[in-house]
Amino acid sequence: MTHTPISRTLLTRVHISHRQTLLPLLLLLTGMLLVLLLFMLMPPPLWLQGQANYLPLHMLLETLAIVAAACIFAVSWATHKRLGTHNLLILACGFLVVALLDFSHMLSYQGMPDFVTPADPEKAIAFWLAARAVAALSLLWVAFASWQTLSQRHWRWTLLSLGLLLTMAVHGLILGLPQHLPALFIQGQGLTPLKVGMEYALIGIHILTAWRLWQLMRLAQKFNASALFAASLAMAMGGFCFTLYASVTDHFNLLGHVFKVIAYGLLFRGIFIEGVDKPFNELAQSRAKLQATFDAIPDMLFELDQQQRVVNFHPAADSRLQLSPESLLGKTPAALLPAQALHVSKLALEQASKAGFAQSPPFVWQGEKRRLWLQLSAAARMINGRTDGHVVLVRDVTELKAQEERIIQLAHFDSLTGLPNRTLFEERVNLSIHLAQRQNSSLAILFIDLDHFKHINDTLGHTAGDALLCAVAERLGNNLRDEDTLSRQGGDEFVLALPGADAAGAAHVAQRLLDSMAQPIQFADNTTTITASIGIAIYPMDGVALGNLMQHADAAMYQAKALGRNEMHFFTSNLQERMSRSLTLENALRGAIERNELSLHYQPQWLLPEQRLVGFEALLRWQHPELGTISPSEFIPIAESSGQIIQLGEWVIATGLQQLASWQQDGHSDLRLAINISAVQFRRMELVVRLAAALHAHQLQPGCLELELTEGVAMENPVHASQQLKVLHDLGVRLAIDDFGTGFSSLAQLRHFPVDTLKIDRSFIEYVDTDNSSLEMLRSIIQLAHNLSVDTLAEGVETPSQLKVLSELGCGQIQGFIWGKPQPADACTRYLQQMA
Ligand SMILES: Nc1nc2c(ncn2[C@@H]2O[C@H](COP(=O)(O)O[C@H]3[C@@H](O)[C@H](n4cnc5c(=O)[nH]c(N)nc54)O[C@@H]3COP(=O)(O)O)[C@@H](O)[C@H]2O)c(=O)[nH]1
Repeated sequence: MTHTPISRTLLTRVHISHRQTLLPLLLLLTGMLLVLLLFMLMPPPLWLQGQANYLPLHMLLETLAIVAAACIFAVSWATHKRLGTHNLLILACGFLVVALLDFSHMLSYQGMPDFVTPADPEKAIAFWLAARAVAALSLLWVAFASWQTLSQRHWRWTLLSLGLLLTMAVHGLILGLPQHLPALFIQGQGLTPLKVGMEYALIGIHILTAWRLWQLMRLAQKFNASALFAASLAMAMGGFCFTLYASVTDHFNLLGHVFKVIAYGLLFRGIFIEGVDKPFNELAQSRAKLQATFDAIPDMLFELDQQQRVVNFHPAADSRLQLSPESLLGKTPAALLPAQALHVSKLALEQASKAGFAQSPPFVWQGEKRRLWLQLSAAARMINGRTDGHVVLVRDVTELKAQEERIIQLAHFDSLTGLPNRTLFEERVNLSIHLAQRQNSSLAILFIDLDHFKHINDTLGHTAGDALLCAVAERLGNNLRDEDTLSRQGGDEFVLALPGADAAGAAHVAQRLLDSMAQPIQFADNTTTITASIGIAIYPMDGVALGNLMQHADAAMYQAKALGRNEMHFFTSNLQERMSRSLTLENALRGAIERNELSLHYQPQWLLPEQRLVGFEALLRWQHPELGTISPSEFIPIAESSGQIIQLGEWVIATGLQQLASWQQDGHSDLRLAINISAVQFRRMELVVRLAAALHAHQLQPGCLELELTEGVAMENPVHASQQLKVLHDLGVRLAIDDFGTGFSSLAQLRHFPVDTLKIDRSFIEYVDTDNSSLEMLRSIIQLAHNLSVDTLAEGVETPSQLKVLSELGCGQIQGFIWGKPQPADACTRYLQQMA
């Protein structure tokens, strides 16, 4: 729409919410003003002068005005309650009076038949002025009064009665007492000054009303202020026309009537838009919104009436439960739902009626093709505090239910084997312990660990390893009763609970399991024989709490492993003692460095052919004030499992290198030091950095340090080991494989490690002079080392005959009591001084 400069300026002065409606009204008012000016400036066209047919035209215009006024009454009366304002009531009653007075005005018009008294302009003008006054005052009222909420209901009837009484009084006065009315029109002369003055007064009221409405339009309003504003101005213009006419049939009179019709039309339109059109539009919009909301809800929606009959149904687009509205409308839940679901729905509807909203638990619906889980959400539709019906959402929760079951499965069962996991196992066994306690019976816990399972994983891969675990789980399960609980705790560890089993029963089951495991087992296109080690603890003898029993069964399992694997072992008091000793040592070891309880002993290492000392092996010693001397064979594994080995290992490196530096400074510059590195230390990436820093701190060549790693350390994770060994080799330190021959070294793999020395385990040396197979083994190892260009060092050499054999086999170095036991540093220093 194009804006003229004036309208643009005017529009900027009103609140944005009025601009759109105000603009066409301003244009209309401008048009009306132009027509009025035109009428005033130009002589009337011939067809308008002294119209012979003015009466029907007047009747037509008045009828239109009366209809518009009646419509204003009807719409305002009907909507004032909903819009909540008494101003509409004033307008309604005011325009009812206006309609009635205008009707009498029309009947009194010159040329009309008698209406109680003969028709004449004076009478018509009196009704006319009365109607105009009521219209002007009604509008003035609503412009100045606040559009507040109605409080008293009886007001509407009081106001209506007052309006009708006023109408009757005006009629009584005009029709019954005309002689008391002042002259308003003089035939042949035109309007009296009183009539013109009254018209001007009415015009003043309209302009005041319009001014007030204009002020109100600076803010957003609850009513259509622009329509009221335009109607007031149109009425003012109409009123002006009635100050100008000389004859009741002249063109100003006609224009005044037309403007009056326009003014009423504008008023009606404004009230209609606000009271009917706008709410209908809003209703249509909210319906569309509601429909869109329904379409977006993935649930079926039912509307039930008071008798719980389906009166409306909205299907869910993507539901697997497709129902046709025809099959549902008019039916009650009783006719639609199976018995169990009916009960659930009844409870939900009852609850919703009481609390406003309710949700049912999921229930099963047997559809034509499949079984579904459904859930109801019901809300009560309340009218005047009474339940008028319900809205029920039916949600297909089949997927959710399946997920819930999957979560329960995952939370309680091992995902690989499907066996109960630790959580479920604990739940069940705690219950069994409780029962055993009440029934004074026993219960056995079996800790089952597969022997050398890691080897399968390393050689055949993890997928094959997983398949084997599943096959083992199945085989173990096949040998158990229903009441037994077999669980997988992780890795290759299984724990079995045998409710009611005593030691004999547990041993019987354990043996059956070991026997069954001895049979070749098929998994992922492989067949193998795998053994297991089983540790057994019995309730209440070995513990009354599950944690205790598990710990003891675990300890017993380790004992079974130590006995050579493929064994069962019961928890014993001896094991108990070892566990408690281990705990004591773990605690005592904390702070041992700070309390100066640790020291290093050094054992000489010799070049065999030259019988020359090449260096020492640093061996850790622990002297506890109360526990006495504790062997590293005992405390090193404890330090490893508790993590304390890191701190101890660093102390050994620092102390050992400091001692070596001191000896080298004393003139033994070629002297070497061997240090044992545990698996835990070896795995840490910082090892290299720490070593480099320690060597640098004591200004030692890396080549004078030899790290002793056991076979197991190197083979645990060959890929990582090979990387770490390469980094250490690049640093320049020497690398030795300790206890060689006791582990499961893949010789092929060993070839790829940058190893300098193979330290042959003492067990091969011990009987080398008496046992032929030991001799052959030793020969092969030395031969292999020669082939790989790796040095050999035999440890634990105690006798001259052992020395002789080693010498004949070409062993490079020896270490053993024969040529020197581990000694404290000062003893070694004295020895070195004597040698020099
Ligand atoms: N990670 C670390 N491990 C260490 C450290 N210090 C020692 N250890 C390891 O503890 C195990 C036991 O050591 P230990 O009791 O010191 O025994 C050593 C020697 O005393 C013993 N030995 C040496 N010669 C003979 C002999 O002729 N006969 C005989 N019966 N025993 C002898 O052998 C042990 C040395 O073994 P090894 O290290 O394999 O060369 C032992 O495994 C140590 O490694 C440490 O600081 N860190």
